[in-house]
Amino acid sequence: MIRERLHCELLLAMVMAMAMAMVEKTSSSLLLLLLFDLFLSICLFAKLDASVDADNAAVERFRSYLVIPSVHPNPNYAPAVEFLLSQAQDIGLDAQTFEFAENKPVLVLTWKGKNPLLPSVLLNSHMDVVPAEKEKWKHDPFAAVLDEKGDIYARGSQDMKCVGMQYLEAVRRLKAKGFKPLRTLHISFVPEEEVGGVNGAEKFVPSEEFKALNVAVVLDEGLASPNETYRVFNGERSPWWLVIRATGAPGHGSKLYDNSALENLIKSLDLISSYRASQFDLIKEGLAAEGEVVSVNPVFLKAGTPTPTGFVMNVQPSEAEAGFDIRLPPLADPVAFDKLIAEEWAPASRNLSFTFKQKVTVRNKKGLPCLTATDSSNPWWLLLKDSITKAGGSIGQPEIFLAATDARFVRDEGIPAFGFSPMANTPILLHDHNEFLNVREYLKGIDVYCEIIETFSSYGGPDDQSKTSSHTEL
Ligand SMILES: CSCC[C@H](NC(C)=O)C(=O)O
Ligand SMILES: [Zn+2]
Ligand SMILES: [Zn+2]
Repeated sequence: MIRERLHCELLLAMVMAMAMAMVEKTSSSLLLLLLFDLFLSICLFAKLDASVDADNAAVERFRSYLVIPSVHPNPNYAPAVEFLLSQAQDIGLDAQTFEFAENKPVLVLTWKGKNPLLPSVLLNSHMDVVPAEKEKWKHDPFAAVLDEKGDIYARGSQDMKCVGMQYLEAVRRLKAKGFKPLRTLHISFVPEEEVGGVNGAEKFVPSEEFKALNVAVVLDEGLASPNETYRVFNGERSPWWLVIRATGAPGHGSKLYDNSALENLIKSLDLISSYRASQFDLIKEGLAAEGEVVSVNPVFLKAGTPTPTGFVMNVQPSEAEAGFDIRLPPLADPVAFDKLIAEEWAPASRNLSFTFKQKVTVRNKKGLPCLTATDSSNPWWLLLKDSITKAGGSIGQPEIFLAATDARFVRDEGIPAFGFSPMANTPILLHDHNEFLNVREYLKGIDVYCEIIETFSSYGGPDDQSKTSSHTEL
């Protein structure tokens, strides 16, 4: 469409030049001037035409990645890796594939810097996506439909195949313009982030293979922003997935007696509910940001004596269970929280027991909370802010990510890491139905990464200190 408009404008310019020359009986020098002007316009339009072609090609490559169904519960990573390897070959990047668990490949692409001894820059993304309920979507979640508004609908369009491809497109563009990095740049594509990274980043980051990359700073996923300002994250909350189990004597449905399994579990639900409200109030009253409070949400309830058509209505069950997704901010005290669970939410004195399906505590080796510094002590933060601004973007105050990302494993190792996905003017639709990203935002994000990569990989600063001084230990 842009190309057609350009052609119309070009035609119009030619007609106007000829008409002016004829009507005003222009002298030959003026006519020459007009012809020169016309020549310049043609050059400009040809250049614009070429950039429109390049943008279209970039969008098509993004869509090709999106249609690869690397989806849980059993993602097949081979087609995604094959596609990314073909991209690497096309761009001219070195590639290594590691397997820390069977059929869970980690792909690392490398653009060697002029000084490979300097610690490197690592851009990470995960290849896996969460499942999608196809029938509840406007378009097939694995067809990457591009609609008339320029929105691309696909699972992974925001989370986070966009980012992985934007890294590659930015490198493609920088290589084409002859840029040569000073520091080495690595781009990793990891599996299994959506299920906790146990067979992905959790094994990769502490490995010898990772150490050999000599990483100074990492970029990983962030979130879309519904307004003009990009969001950036320098820490994240720790997921604790708690299951409380209640037992008690069964009894007739008509009888009032103490300590039934459900009565005890409901008491816990009441306490947890009040705690939840107190945390939510802090957000509602503007006293804390979402990432700074403890969130606790019930995610399942299991009780009752089943029948083929429902539940027995006159038996009080002898067991019941409830599951909670709890997220602890970096400054919360995990020991105090353990105590709260053991003594108030699930005490043995009320015939309750508890287990964790997931219990991550984002702490460094000294047991202190990990936050990547966002002040002048961290050159990478300053460089990130500057390059986003230089690319014409605006960036908000650093935030704590509500959920968990692979960046936690990196921060754990004392390496600064930022969560950043350049998607402004975009509703947050990760894990939602009808996840989409507009082509304009996708392309703008490539411009942003061009600046970031150019700036980060040109930085020759005090590398020996970058790993320690830029990491806050509170
Ligand atoms: C705890 S492992 C699961 C990881 C997932 N991450 C995101 C970004 O949704 C989550 O926080 O639930
Ligand atoms: Zn993600
Ligand atoms: Zn996700």
